[in-house]
Amino acid sequence: MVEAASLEKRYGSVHALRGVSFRLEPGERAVVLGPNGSGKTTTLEILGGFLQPSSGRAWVFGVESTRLSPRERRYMGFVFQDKPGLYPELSVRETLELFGGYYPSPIPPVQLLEGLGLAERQNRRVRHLSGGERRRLELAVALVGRPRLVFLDEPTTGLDPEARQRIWGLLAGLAQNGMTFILTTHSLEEAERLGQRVLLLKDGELLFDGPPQTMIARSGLPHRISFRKFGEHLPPSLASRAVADGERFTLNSLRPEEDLLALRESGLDLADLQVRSPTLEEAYLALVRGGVRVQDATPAG
Ligand SMILES: Nc1ncnc2c1ncn2[C@@H]1O[C@H](COP(=O)(O)OP(=O)(O)OP(=O)(O)O)[C@@H](O)[C@H]1O
Repeated sequence: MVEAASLEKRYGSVHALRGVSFRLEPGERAVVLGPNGSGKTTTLEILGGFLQPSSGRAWVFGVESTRLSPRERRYMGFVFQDKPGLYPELSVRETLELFGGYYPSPIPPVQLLEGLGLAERQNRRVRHLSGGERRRLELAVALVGRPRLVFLDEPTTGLDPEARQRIWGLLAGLAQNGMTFILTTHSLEEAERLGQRVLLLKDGELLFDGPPQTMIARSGLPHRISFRKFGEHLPPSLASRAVADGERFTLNSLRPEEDLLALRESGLDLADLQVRSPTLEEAYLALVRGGVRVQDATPAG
């Protein structure tokens, strides 16, 4: 569906992408994460055919992305920060009717507007919409033609929590019907909710490519096991790592299954056992600060 092979992008002295390679299969949901300026938008713009790479190649539907025909582009949807392309004098509904009219079987405007919480704004002119309402309409325009592949650059930035939840539900529903998407975000919650696959960029390099759970495991951060214990001593393998606070003990564990088994087999009288796993946000920070390259999937090409 999408393939990036050794993408490099230089803007004068700025080296924005350094050998980025990955491929997306049909139906995959990928989330691109990374600090400001790490190359997320540049990657999407090259894949979408809006920007020429300095070297390397990008394909969509097996065609070089800068050579996609208008017919092939009909199966793609885009939301980019600085390419809104809405007509200020049209109403919300007219906008969707106009854009939907270019496609053979568009999603009915009413359905999209309800899905995005814009039904009450359908007669309002685009120029009178708030920033968040405009953003939702841009998303509706990107989706109205039932695209097979959607590129979304920070689609929920600046949206209220309810609007974000609606969009997550809408995108998850469309993905279940086979739509592939790749989106950028700074929200780790969004990445957890939507991404089967995380592509983590830093300084233009792909630091990690794989499922969110694998990213957490690869971060090397420990799980935290805590419990209260009455009488008896902890087995030596655990006692050396456990920190006591009265009756409560806390154990940092890189192999929680093994440690939980050891606790069970110790036959100790335990209460209030809790296991806290590292979050995706903690893993993100550890990987971005550490900068270790821990690619999971096989690079394309
Ligand atoms: N047209 C341009 N001319 C010069 N430098 C550019 C241009 N566009 C992007 N850059 C630089 O390339 C690097 C990558 O930018 P890009 O917009 O891809 O980052 P990003 O990860 O999307 O950032 P953010 O999270 O802030 O949106 C940055 O250092 C940016 O300043």
